[in-house]
Amino acid sequence: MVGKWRAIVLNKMEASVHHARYDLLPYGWCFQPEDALLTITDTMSFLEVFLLLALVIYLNSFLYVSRCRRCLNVPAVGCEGFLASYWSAFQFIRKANVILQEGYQKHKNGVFKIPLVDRWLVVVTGDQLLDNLRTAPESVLSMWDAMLDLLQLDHTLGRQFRENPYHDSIIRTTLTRNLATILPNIIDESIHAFPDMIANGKEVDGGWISIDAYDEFSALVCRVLHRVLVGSPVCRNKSYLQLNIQFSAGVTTEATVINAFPRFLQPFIGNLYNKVSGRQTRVLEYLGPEIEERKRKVAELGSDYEGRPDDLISWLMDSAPSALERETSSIALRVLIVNFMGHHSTFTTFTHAIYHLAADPFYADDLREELVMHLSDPEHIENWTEKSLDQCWKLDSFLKETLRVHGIGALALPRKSLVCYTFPNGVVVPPGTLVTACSTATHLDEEKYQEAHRFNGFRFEKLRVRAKTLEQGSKHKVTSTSSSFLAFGGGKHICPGRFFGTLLLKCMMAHLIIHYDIKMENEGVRPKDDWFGPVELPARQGKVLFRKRDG
Ligand code: HEM
Repeated sequence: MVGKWRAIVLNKMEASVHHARYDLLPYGWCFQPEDALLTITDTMSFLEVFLLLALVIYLNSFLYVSRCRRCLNVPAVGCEGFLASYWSAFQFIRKANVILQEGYQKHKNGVFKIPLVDRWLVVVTGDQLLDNLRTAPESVLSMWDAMLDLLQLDHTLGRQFRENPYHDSIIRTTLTRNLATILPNIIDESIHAFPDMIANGKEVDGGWISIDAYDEFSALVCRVLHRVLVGSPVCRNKSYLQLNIQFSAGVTTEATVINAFPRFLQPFIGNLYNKVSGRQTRVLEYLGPEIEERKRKVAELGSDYEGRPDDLISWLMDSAPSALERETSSIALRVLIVNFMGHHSTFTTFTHAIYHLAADPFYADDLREELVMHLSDPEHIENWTEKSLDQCWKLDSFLKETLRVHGIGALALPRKSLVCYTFPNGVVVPPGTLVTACSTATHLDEEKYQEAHRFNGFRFEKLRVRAKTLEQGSKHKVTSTSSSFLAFGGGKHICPGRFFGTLLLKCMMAHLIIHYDIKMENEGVRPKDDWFGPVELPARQGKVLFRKRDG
């Protein structure tokens, strides 16, 4: 068994090390992988081979950072030295946000770089450079290539996802155009899901129920989201929801593991570690029968048979561009992928927003008043239309302020240069460089926002009221982006799900505000966010108390 593994490892290593040799050549190293491999195959155990691999990783990484340093004539934040840059890379894992804020302040309207384990991360700041990042064509600064590196797309989500991202246009067009049609489903699912979530809580004094916010909100948002993706009853199946929740976390973890290896080993580790087909099999257990049944009905009755659900499964079936994509397993995997794009960002935004609402109950009264005004009798869901929710400027502002202060991380607009790219300030990045903007530092820039570090839930509502025209005011809507608001990215790849995501968030928040009183277990205190490298998460230990309101 060990021998077989060793053979597999070494075979794959051989091909990869060939590439590495060319990386090493400029440094005058003479490295003959074939000879070395012949020797180690005969004498080493699997553990020893693994240790050797680890050594190769380190050697390669050192050389890589060193090589990149020579290429980039950009000021560094953190150490540039051969070994010290590793210390800075480690620091970036611990306090990325602080390092990025420092870089932003020092190099405003400019460019700086930060050492990562195996490369430099180039960060651009200022409106003009940001516009370049947003508008550069995919063939120059590529979002897909950046994601391919950062998320190891081919090994975590499957090649199909990257080669044919047709779900993007479904979200951008069909889903967004159908918001009015799917709104009743979102409301209906919220009505059922909230009491189920509260039932999982623990009763405390005065009729209050304590909820483990992070896990419960994750499941809640996943359920409401999947009502629109796959319909009910599947969206209420707890193990199906768990599979989707774990999928998002799994992809990120696996990408991190693969990225811990040097570039030349990643294809090999990725293949060894590939979990796409396992996931496809598991999601098929839940979605397979439903998709097959719909296929049967379409074949029998035509694609607009009565009662055909208006959800992602139907849209995927109608738009799948090839026989392979029309296969039941491909459609099921695609649902999992859209869940990956939509669930995490929507649920973390919801949790951040609820933590603010629960820590400062002053907001709930104002928001409730607004909801009552625009939804007339909010108890009647037929009053809830996209238009009436659109008139709730305070709610819209509350969500935008949540995304401004918290967002989904410190970085935005990750792109990889495919050619030698020159920014207008003369900075040149060689092909293969990872370039990004910093979203948190931009959002907390005092020159862009007054009292930028303070959460002011109605900040954007006030700006809208003060605007001279409705059109000018609409620039402050949560879905409007600019170089000062990067929560949804920008340019060609701007989040296509933002209209749907924010509608879903508004419905859930409105339902909660109308039907429940809410506070933090530790009254008046909003739990601190957790940071993992540049990723920002709402506190995972937060407990929120709910109490059903009368009437
Ligand atoms: C509050 C909720 C959400 C936030 C904060 C958010 C944020 C983002 C961000 C920052 C990007 C990257 C844009 C870029 O690089 O320029 C993105 C892309 C994307 N988002 Fe969202 N998103 C949210 C909800 C959703 C939902 C609900 C869906 C779908 C159901 C979705 C689907 C996508 C897709 C498919 C992309 C990739 C776009 C492309 O390939 O061009 N998002 N999102």
